[in-house]
Amino acid sequence: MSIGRVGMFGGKFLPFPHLGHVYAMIQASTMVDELHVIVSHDAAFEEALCTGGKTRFESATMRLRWWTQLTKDLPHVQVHAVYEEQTGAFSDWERGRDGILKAIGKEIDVVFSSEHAYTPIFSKLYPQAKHIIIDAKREQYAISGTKIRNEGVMKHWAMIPKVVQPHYAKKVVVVGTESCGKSTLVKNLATLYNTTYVEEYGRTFYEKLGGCEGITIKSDYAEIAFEHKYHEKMELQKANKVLFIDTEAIVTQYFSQAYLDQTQPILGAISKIQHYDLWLFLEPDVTWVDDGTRSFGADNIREQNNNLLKELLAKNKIEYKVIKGDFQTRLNEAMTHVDALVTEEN
Ligand SMILES: NC(=O)c1ccc[n+]([C@@H]2O[C@H](COP(=O)([O-])OP(=O)(O)OC[C@H]3O[C@@H](n4cnc5c(N)ncnc54)[C@H](O)[C@@H]3O)[C@@H](O)[C@H]2O)c1
Repeated sequence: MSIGRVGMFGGKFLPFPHLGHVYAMIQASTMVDELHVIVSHDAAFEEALCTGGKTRFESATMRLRWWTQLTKDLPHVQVHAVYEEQTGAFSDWERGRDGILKAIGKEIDVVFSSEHAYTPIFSKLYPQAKHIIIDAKREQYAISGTKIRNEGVMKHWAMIPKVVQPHYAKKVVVVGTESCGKSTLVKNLATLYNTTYVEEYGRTFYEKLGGCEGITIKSDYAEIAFEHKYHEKMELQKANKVLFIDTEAIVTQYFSQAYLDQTQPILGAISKIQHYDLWLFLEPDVTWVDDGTRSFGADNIREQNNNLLKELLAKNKIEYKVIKGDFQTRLNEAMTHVDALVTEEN
């Protein structure tokens, strides 16, 4: 049953709208003909609020973008970003009210929040409106923006909406020359961290062609790199805190140099814009396995290629963790680095 025509649900939603906010918004959306979500923002005040905490500041544009995604299937819900100069006092809200009314462009009948403490200020600013309090005890989603800012995103992962999670998921890329155990390590790590992974697309590409020896052509490399990036984007949507990735544009460039003795400018350009939170470099000190799509098995060639890849990484100023030794040592070393990464807050 509609309790009013125009509803308003406002907040800072800092660093992002969490599931408690989403719950309040969806509940509110069922009670009014149209609902306006207001992202009140003041970057200087909010940056200070995040300083010393465990999450980074997020711009009003990002918060508006997430709310836009969260409400895209609710045509009667509109989102607005409104600048509201803040000092942390209730008196600030009076200044914000004019911007809110201008953004909505019509009289507000209902204001929503989860706070009894907001009733006096709302009755002063919006005397004609009812104040509806949703889940004051926060029983449905026991979370707050302050808790996330103080304790970090990883600790409260389950309270982060799916549209926000990819922004915070850590990307771990595993690099190395052929037959150094990349694909097995990537899959094992994904299984152990209960998350998703991205396979080396070059391998799939040549398997589809039936082989790679002597049939490689220049245009393969851009296609491999683009397809690989697409899979990264898709898997990141599903990642649970961390995504494991086998190979990236610099390794693909290494293959272009090793197979065709050519450097591909497009791979150079991609190398400059891609970002990973952790690079694991696998030394080729495990037994060579000929899987039918591989070349370069002789020890001196493996060594030479390993140096070529290291040179390319150095040229791109990549800092990586070296993983070597037997398979158990490699797994344990990799896990130590990943554990440090996912407990480190951003
Ligand atoms: N000028 C105005 O009229 C007006 C009105 C409302 C809000 N504001 C702005 O928003 C700010 C208030 O929001 P905030 O930053 O303190 O809070 P916030 O951004 O974390 O929360 C926004 C709203 O969500 C509710 N909420 C939070 N966690 C919830 C949960 N787990 N379950 C259900 N609901 C939950 C809050 O009660 C609040 O109503 C003020 O500082 C002000 O700048 C302004």
